Amino acid sequence: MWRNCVRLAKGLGRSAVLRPDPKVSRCGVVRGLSPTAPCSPTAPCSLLWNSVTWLSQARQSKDYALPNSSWSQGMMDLYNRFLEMCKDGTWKRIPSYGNSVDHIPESLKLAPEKEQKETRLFSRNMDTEGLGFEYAMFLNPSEKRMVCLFQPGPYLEGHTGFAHGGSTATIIDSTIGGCAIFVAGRVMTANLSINYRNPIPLGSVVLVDSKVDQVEGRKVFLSCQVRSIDGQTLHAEATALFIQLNSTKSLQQQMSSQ
Ligand SMILES: CCCCCCCC/C=C\CCCCCCCC(=O)SCCNC(=O)CCNC(=O)[C@H](O)C(C)(C)COP(=O)(O)OP(=O)(O)OC[C@H]1O[C@@H](n2cnc3c(N)ncnc32)[C@H](O)[C@@H]1OP(=O)(O)O
Repeated sequence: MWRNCVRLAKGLGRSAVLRPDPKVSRCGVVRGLSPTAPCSPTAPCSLLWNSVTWLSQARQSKDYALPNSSWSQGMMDLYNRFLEMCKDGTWKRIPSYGNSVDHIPESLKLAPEKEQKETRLFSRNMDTEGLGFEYAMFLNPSEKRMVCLFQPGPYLEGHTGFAHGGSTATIIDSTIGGCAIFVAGRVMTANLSINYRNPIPLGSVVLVDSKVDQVEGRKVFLSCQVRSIDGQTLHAEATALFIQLNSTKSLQQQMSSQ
């Protein structure tokens, strides 16, 4: 656990998440950011995007991970900070569609995935902005690390005023899962172990910080911490095992071969 705390502290230090960045506006100037902003699929850094095959062919779907009016100033500030860090390619903003199938390009879809279905990703099941899961993910490929900026809305309540533990588990599973997908392609959660340390107030913003610790054959071991954006409060920490489902090349292999 201590090792993870140190890793997180170092990692956040590298990312400058905890320090104000004078280059980034603190007044939310990117509110209403268009999909053509830096690191979006159509921006100049799209070379990187094009190599992330799983993500590059679903651009017509609504991207829920763009700022909306429900995002707090804290969420906007953190989002802008990570967008800045996308500019040199260290981090990549990961779009978020309503269905996991929308992330898969047609050429890689399995037969059942080609059928139109009225299903939705659990974490994107509410239409009204701000009521449920508001989140955006950023990937650091070289560190095999995925972070998620998460603002739980009022319909995720467990105890009065706090996020339900199941919603925390969902956002951890999704973040860790995205990280596992990056290294191993199609995966499923085999084990997820969470220690809840401090409740997450509804409407607050937390940083879910996950990374791949080890890959052994089809097994991908990951760990994760959920912290307040000032880094002072540890809300939860988790470990997970994901199992690769088939021999499809990982996104990481695809990216390095281009
Ligand atoms: C560029 C970045 C891209 C990012 C993309 C972002 C966009 C992403 C979009 C959207 C992201 C959404 C992300 C969502 C994530 C959510 C994921 C879920 O919630 S998944 C639902 C819950 N999980 C299940 O329902 C699984 C149920 N279990 C199973 O189906 C099977 O048990 C399965 C597939 C996990 C394994 O079954 P087998 O038959 O394939 O494999 P066997 O032989 O059983 O196990 C392989 C090895 O793993 C060990 N193993 C399996 N389960 C284990 C366990 N629970 N604990 C320890 N070891 C286990 C075994 O002992 C074996 O090890 P030995 O090879 O013998 O050494």
